[in-house]
Amino acid sequence: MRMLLIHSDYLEYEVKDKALKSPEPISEEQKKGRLEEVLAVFMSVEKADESNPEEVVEKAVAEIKDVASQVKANRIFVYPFAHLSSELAKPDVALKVLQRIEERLREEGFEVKRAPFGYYKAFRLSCKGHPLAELSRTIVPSGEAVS
Ligand SMILES: NCC(=O)N[C@H]1[C@@H](O)[C@H](n2cnc3c(N)ncnc32)O[C@@H]1CO
Repeated sequence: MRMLLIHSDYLEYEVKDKALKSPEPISEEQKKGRLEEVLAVFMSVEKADESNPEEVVEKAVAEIKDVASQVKANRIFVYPFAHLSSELAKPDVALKVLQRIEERLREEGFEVKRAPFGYYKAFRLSCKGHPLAELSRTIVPSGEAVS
């Protein structure tokens, strides 16, 4: 899994079009979303993650918690983003991983939004620009090599 973490004044998105034949079903309300004072986490779930999705979920949650405590963010925006890797996991696996990360972050006490999966979306982001505002992390299940 590849993550790009951006500490932001806000992140807002608007769904534009389907990017998959069967994207995640969403309500009218989910077609737009915005969070202020948020740690935006753009995530590409990778093929290697398919060997142990649960381990990747726990490692991703641990990394996000670590960065959130360093930048003092208690809101997280989980953003599916298929552009951080050339070895993407299948959509059904990727969606389950991202849904589980969302669930686990809520269990850890964060306010969480997740952008819809399988769509082209317009988005606006205001990066805070401090030294820890732009970070990336790579997560692999044990036994897999980082490519
Ligand atoms: N910017 C717009 C976009 O990325 N759209 C992506 C994601 O929402 C989602 N998606 C599909 N596979 C994956 C994956 N392995 N990891 C994350 N998201 C995925 O499906 C869309 C088309 O690839």
